[in-house]
Amino acid sequence: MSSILESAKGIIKEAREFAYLGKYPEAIMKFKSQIDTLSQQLPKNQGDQLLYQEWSKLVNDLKEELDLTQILFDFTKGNPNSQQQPSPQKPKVVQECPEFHEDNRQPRLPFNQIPFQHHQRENTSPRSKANQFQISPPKQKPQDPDEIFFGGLRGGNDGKKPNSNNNNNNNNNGNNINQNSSNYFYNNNNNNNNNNYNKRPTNNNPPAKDPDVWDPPSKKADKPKQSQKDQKSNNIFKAQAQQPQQKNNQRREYDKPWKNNAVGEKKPVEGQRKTFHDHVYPDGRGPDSDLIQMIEREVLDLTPNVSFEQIAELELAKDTLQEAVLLPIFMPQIFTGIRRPCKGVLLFGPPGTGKTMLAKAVATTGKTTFFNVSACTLASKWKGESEKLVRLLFEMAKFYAPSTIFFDEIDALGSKRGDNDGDSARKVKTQMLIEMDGVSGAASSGEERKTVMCLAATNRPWDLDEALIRRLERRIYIPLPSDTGRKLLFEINLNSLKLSPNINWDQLVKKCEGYSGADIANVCREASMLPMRRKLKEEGGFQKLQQKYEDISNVVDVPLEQKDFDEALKIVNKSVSTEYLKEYENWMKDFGAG
Ligand SMILES: Nc1ncnc2c1ncn2[C@@H]1O[C@H](COP(=O)(O)OP(=O)(O)OP(=O)(O)O)[C@@H](O)[C@H]1O
Repeated sequence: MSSILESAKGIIKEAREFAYLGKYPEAIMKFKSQIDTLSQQLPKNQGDQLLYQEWSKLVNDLKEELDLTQILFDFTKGNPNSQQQPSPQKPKVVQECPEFHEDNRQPRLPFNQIPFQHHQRENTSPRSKANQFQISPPKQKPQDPDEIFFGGLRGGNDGKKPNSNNNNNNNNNGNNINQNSSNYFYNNNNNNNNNNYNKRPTNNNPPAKDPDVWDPPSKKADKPKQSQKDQKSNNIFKAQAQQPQQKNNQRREYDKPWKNNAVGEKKPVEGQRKTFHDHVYPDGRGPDSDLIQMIEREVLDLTPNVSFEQIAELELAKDTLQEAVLLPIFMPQIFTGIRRPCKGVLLFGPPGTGKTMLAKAVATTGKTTFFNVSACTLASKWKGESEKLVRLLFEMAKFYAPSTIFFDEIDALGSKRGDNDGDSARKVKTQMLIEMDGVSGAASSGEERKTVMCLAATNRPWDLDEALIRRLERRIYIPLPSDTGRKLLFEINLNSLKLSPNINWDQLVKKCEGYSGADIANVCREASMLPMRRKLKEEGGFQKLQQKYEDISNVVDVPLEQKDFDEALKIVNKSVSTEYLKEYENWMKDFGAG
């Protein structure tokens, strides 16, 4: 039976070739004869299920193809009234006879009838694949290059892009029945949902245009297409050409208050002292502007506001500082020659004993400009520029003289020089030594006096470089407070608080032995909070107290009692280790110069 099927397929192929060549009557005849032959054979072969199915499918397909061929035949005869519609079902022509696709068919049409087809091939470039996942924003109509393209070149379809159906079908030209009837057989990938089957051309209506078949290029399209970028730049040039001097003529002149603080625009206010930056860079900007501004911002302390009275005890240190620092500032004419002021003063001792306070008190009393330099700031923040920073610092101090430069924790900057020192650290130390010599040199020469006093503080004097120690000519030990000093510290710290008369101060001072000034300040701070906390607890919390009293500040401001200090002493311990105290005393014996 399969041989019958094979010979049938051969005849069907011939029928299809006739149809393809437009010989519809021959094709119809062949189709009909094969349908008859196969239909007669069909009932005898029901035993073989597979063969039967293939057989009956072929018969059905042939009937469909016969119908379609009949329609085309009617159509070419000019019989538009034929009621028979082509089945939207996909013809099996190409699937079963792929050789029909081999494109040796085109020359069989007259050349001027060959449609110029825009075959949009699947773009397999990586870029286009990536673009598939991008959602592009809606484009404005005139800027859409595709629309220009379609509108200019395609002519048909009103310059619009083909509808989405066509796009989905990969712009396959087979969606429409073309006037060239044989093209019907090109519709091998035809979509089942294609409505264009209904748009068969009639004598009255113009034939429907295939959006994928281009019309001949219009004149507009002949022009070389200008890219959007070129258009844009052309517009800019045009605009500039039309208004050549507008920008220069219409310089916007108005107040720019936000620029007042900016470097380069700052104008010195009348009566106000010129800054160092303005002095060195009158034009507003220079190579070291950033460093100078950093010093002005972070190092320059214009309001130290500490008086010697606020500092408990330390009378020896106060006297030394007054003599070594303040007197030369107030009476510079006397301190010349052998009486020249010292190059610098070192304050050393345990932490929290008032060294910084002393330096600030000197600056406040002497009305000098105070530079509070943290060695760490110099060493770490401006890596590679530290030595320049040191130079600028001293230049600034001279400019603002009389000045006090206070180097806190100087051991971090001026430790003993050794083989392990980095290049930068060595340069900084050297620069410091040079500058310290420079300030005292200025004072001893006949030129205009620029009193710049260097004060330094450290908890580890034994780590300091000897050359630096030599330049810090006065070295003052700032010890832990004595009994008297601790009592004074309590008085200074508590002078604004209400105190119970029952406090045993002597006992308290004894209990605080070994405490530094900073530790005692902490004890007082803690003790001052305890009666307030107690009161708030008694009254049931802050909110209840607020509801009960109009002004609660008087209610919670309860006098401090002995038990508050006892409690505070349990919380705050001393911060200075006694083992170091001996070392300070030893170093004082060896290097002290108070
Ligand atoms: N002699 C003092 N008189 C008054 N207050 C003091 C005294 N000593 C320390 N204090 C208190 O301790 C705090 C810290 O003092 P200061 O910063 O001067 O100590 P320091 O010796 O410089 O400490 P460090 O060595 O850690 O820098 C001060 O704010 C002050 O409350």
